Amino acid sequence: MTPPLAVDIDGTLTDGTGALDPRVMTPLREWPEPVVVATGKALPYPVALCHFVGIPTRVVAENGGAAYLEDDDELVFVGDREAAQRVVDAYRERGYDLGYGDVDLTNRWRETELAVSLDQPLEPLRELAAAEGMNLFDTGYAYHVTSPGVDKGTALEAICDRLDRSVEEFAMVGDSENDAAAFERVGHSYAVANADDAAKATADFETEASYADGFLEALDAIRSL
Ligand SMILES: O=C(O)COP(=O)(O)O
Ligand SMILES: [Mg+2]
Repeated sequence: MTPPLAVDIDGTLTDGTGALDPRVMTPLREWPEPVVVATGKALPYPVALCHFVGIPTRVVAENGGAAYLEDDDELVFVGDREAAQRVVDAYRERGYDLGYGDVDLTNRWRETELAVSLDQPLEPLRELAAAEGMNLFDTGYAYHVTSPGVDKGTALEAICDRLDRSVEEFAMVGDSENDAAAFERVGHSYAVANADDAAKATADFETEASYADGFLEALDAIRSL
């Protein structure tokens, strides 16, 4: 039987430039079981993706900090945004910047964590996050200052309770260390070939193809589970 599906966005539904690969739209729309889009991006991104793909809004955003299910119309936030803010303030005091300009659409709708651009120095951010007791994810797309215990795995498990499904039923496809905690919980986890070491180490399977080609390859494998 086809399992419910959890899917990451960046590096998994995209091509190497970060653009959504249009070939992912139809299989997502036609997936016969619930699809949960689980991302490090802020909430509007996966909500818009579900909207434009034409599937029910079932999303985990901010690396697990925010979760919304259309089924029960409940929006759940977890994480210490103020602690993330303190880390970022201290980073700025040292003369660094988040790297997203004045308007900063990357963080504008972020409510539980903060992201810093990859072109900014990592080590001082890592040091300041540790001093504040916060975690740091390097997704390959951004650095995220997140709260301990908040991750896609914990959020997916909470969503499963609300969907009346078990997390072990799910298959998940992803590409980076922010997917690892969910990979450990789901029954069938797939790292695309471009995935980082943490994702590959926790995934049950690795696809031969990269990016969206890897996602499509994983879907073929998942359909025949
Ligand atoms: O926002 C990021 O850094 C990565 O996003 P993703 O979890 O969809 O890959
Ligand atoms: Mg990703």
